[in-house]
Amino acid sequence: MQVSFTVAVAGASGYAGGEVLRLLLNHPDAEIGALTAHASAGQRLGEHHPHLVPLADRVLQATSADVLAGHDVVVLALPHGASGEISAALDAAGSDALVLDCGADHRLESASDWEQFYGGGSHGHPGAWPYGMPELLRAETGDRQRENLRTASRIAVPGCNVSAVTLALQPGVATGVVDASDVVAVLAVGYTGAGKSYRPHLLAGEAIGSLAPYGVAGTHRHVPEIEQNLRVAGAQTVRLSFTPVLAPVSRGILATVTAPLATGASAGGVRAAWEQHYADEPFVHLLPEGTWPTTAMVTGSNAALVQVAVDERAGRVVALCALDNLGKGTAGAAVQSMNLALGLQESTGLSTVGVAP
Ligand SMILES: NC(=O)C1=CN([C@@H]2O[C@H](COP(=O)(O)OP(=O)(O)OC[C@H]3O[C@@H](n4cnc5c(N)ncnc54)[C@H](OP(=O)(O)O)[C@@H]3O)[C@@H](O)[C@H]2O)C=CC1
Ligand SMILES: CC(=O)N[C@@H](CCC(=O)OP(=O)(O)O)C(=O)O
Repeated sequence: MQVSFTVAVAGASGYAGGEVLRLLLNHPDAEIGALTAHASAGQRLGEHHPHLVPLADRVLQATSADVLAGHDVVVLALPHGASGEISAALDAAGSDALVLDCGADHRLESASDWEQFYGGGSHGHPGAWPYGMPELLRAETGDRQRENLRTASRIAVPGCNVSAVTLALQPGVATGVVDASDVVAVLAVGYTGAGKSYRPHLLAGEAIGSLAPYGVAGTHRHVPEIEQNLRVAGAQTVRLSFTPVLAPVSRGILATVTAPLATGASAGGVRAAWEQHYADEPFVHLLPEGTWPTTAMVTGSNAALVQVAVDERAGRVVALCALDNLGKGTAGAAVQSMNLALGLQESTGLSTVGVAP
């Protein structure tokens, strides 16, 4: 077990990078090293994240393998494409750092899904890394993904919407009490999920007081990643209808996921499946019956709050998950996975305590 380690954060001026730093400031073993950005290089971190008071005077450097190498851990919080490029440069430089990619570049097994949903462009499919969702059941081996992460040196942090949908439904898929060939997921999602550059001049005028769907009709980039996870958790056939809706909140995702109750399954069996699946998980918590998750409950925490019920009239299981897109949806998942890979207690520096109301 390491006593202390250095962490470089690339994309430190962005939302995800800022949240990684907020968590690392509360991590007893982490020493914060280089902080990098792109157009903001040369500026003080405090110009972007004044809430990170102890780091306000740190100067952002340009993102390069030279600057990032030499740390024990490198967290990439960059737009997709950029992280694939820089991680390849780190490999070429022979870096033995633990690298966590918060972007999408190393999540998908399928090159054709990558081409279809991320456009390929100048960067081909960079290949999948061990997936940073410790709670994911691996049906093939019967254990959870955390066992893979203990020996990982490269980790692909999941997409935030993906985490919410996967954590909501996986107990049903893993136990066969839901039919994964007809999954419908509708999500309310906060604006920080889109990153800080999302049309800031129009944002307030368009966001406040409005709900806005996007990525509808099977076009959202998270569709293949969710399908991949549900297959890993044991689904034979997955068909997913996925609709995210921007909601006028800063942080938070509330996923409502429904699927047919499998033949022979009962409401009691459904509840038991969810209870057993998450009984030993430190961050995924099944709420008491009748309590529904809200985004306020998880703001600033690494918790994913889950609830499940059976709609007998519709014959469907209804599973909900609330998480903070910047917490368990990105930065928290990165720190949780980092802890596992470094041999630390999984929950070090992380909390299940939200700031509601
Ligand atoms: N926000 C969220 O809730 C989640 C985000 N993610 C993923 O995390 C990553 C970061 O997202 P987020 O923080 O929201 O995005 P932001 O737009 O807020 O931040 C992007 C960061 O990357 C830097 N950057 C931009 N272009 C380049 C480039 N070409 N090369 C190097 N650095 C660059 C920016 O620097 P500068 O300030 O100089 O422009 C900034 O530091 C993305 O891949 C995103 O998909 C994953 C799950 C959830
Ligand atoms: C509001 C909003 O736009 N949210 C983003 C989620 C961000 C995320 O999970 O990022 P990755 O691109 O790394 O998967 C979206 O739905 O695409």
